Amino acid sequence: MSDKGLVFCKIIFHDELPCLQIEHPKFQALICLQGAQLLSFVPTGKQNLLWLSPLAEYKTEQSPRGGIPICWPWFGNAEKNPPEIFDAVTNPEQAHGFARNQLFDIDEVNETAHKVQLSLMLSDNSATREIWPHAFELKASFTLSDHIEMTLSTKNIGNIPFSFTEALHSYLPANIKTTQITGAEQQTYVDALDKWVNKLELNRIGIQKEVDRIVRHGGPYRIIDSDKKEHLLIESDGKDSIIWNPWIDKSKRLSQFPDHAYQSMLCIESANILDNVVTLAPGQTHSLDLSIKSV
Ligand SMILES: O=P(O)(O)OC[C@H]1O[C@H](O)[C@H](O)[C@@H](O)[C@@H]1O
Repeated sequence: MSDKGLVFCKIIFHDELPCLQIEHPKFQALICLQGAQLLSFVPTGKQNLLWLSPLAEYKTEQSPRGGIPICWPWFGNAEKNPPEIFDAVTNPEQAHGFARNQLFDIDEVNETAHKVQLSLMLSDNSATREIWPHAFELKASFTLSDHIEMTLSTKNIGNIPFSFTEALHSYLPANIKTTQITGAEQQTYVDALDKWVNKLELNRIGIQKEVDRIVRHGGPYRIIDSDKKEHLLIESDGKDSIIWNPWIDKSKRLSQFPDHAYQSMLCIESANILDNVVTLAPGQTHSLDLSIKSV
């Protein structure tokens, strides 16, 4: 599909990657067609709701650092996933699966004066079947207005069941010195930095060291900055959420990431992972919804 006939959307290139640039009276957005990755979303008169690295690279088969990368059909390292996932993966080298490195097709775009709705599609192909043997349709749908609504739908179009884990890996702007996250109080989490043991969080979360945890709760979460009137609200129907900040040492090891950027971002990732693995029989569809707004 081309951008012919569209008023607000046009296809542009950032280095090697085609992107959909949307300039609408209510917002400006940039979506990378590789990975169906929403990179930037600025409601008119407000700040970007997403964090995008100033060192982001736009190269084939690697995800630009920031926005909302799609982690699918597994989250994190394949070997940390349940056996029904890991056993099906023939090439487990890529963390967070392969969807974020694959070029999606534009399926549909609808523009109105109030919003833009669009969907991007990825189906199994020879490259995906080398990594993971299943036949699927993965659709990323966006409804963009003064906020972000996103749905990731997975359909099994093959003849046998398959299982997957998934995350919408939202990078969010946050001054970590003045910010707290609410929504995880009284929830259990798996601490990826402490032998993956289960723990209970009692309080709001502040970022004072490296944080990498799987909260067994879908939210809603709020990022509350004591210096600001508005805050970010993240809502999802996923059963898990990953809260991540790389802090000082990991920041130096991360690609496309300035050493000090851990001070101005954090991730709240909406997910179904670990024992919340999803299994689809032939013909079945599952979806994961996310919304991000400034309120
Ligand atoms: O560098 P990436 O493969 O994009 O992963 C970035 C991060 O993703 C998630 O948040 C994981 O919990 C982290 O452990 C990981 O470092």
